[in-house]
Amino acid sequence: MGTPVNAPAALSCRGLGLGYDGSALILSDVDLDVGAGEVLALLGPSGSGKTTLLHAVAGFVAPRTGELWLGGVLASTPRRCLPPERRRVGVVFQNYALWPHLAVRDIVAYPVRRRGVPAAAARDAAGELLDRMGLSDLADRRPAQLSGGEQQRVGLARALAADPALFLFDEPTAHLDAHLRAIVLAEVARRRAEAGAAAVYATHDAAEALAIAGRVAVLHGGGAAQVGTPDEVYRRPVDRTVARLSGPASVLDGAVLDRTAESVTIRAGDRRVTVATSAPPGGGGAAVVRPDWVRLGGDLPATVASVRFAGPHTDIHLDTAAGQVVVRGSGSSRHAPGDHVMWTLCEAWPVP
Ligand SMILES: Nc1ncnc2c1ncn2[C@@H]1O[C@H](COP(=O)(O)OP(=O)(O)OP(=O)(O)O)[C@@H](O)[C@H]1O
Repeated sequence: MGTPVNAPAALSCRGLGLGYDGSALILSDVDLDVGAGEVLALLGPSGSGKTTLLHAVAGFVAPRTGELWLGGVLASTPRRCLPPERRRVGVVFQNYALWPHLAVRDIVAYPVRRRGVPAAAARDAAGELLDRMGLSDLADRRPAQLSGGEQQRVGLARALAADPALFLFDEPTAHLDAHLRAIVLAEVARRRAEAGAAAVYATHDAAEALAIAGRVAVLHGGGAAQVGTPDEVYRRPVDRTVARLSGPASVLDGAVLDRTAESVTIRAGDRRVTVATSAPPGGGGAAVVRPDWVRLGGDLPATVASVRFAGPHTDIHLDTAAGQVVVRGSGSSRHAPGDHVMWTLCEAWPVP
């Protein structure tokens, strides 16, 4: 579905401060925009405030400071909040939050009824939606009779039935096994795209955030530490915490000797290694190295510290004169701890 040119942002947060009664602010001064039809991932560790921010957007939590706009409408200020039912948002919760006493068809029909559709027509619409999602066999069951994956797909159906302009996904795959995570993630992405609505997708899983979103906001330290495309956040993290949250990263402390506009020079024992970078010039600090920025072979010596086979890839941890780095190779590895190997640094990113 196309997005009208100049459509107002699905969500704008301006100077948003959030906290619970009597406690210090959990998030302060958050400025975020999600364009119409855009998907933003909220990536942060447990307790960083992802759920709190989503609840503020849904209208369950009032801000302590700032403003929250939805589709060009001022929805929340510390003095005035549009009630949740007057916001065109569809929420998919981490713990499913399906009403236990209702059958699946009625759970999905509920948001349709709330849009003013008569009961019988709402049940028909819910039946059609469940049919489209391949869930019609579950229509007469109650949540307790469903698996976790089925419950979450019903949660997604309920959010879709609200015909939202903005989806809020709160770690929807958190309680699912690896196989179901992939299925539910694919379904979330597909249904969101079909609906053409914007989405905020909260997760602590870097791979999920980078894969699903057009932009990623990394929450830590009480605010949005970095907002950028998945590639920007992965390749140019603003600090070591963002680097670690956004994927596997080795941090080489005190390793940066010098950086120009085009290159960064890393100390590796008595050797100096210069690699291309687009970081601002300056000296000192640490360097972030991703597993795919290092390869085996070359002219720098290292000792294999450990080898971790993970199926499609193997991580080889190397003790080097610059610090420990990880090389990711495909398949299994012939290396063992204690092996002496050579390595090459292909890319590095300086952080404070
Ligand atoms: N109702 C509440 N009253 C008081 N404090 C709360 C409440 N809900 C959450 N908090 C606190 O707010 C902080 C942020 O919690 P929040 O649930 O937003 O984090 P999160 O990033 O979603 O974490 P997780 O990934 O574990 O779900 C935590 O320190 C938490 O203890």
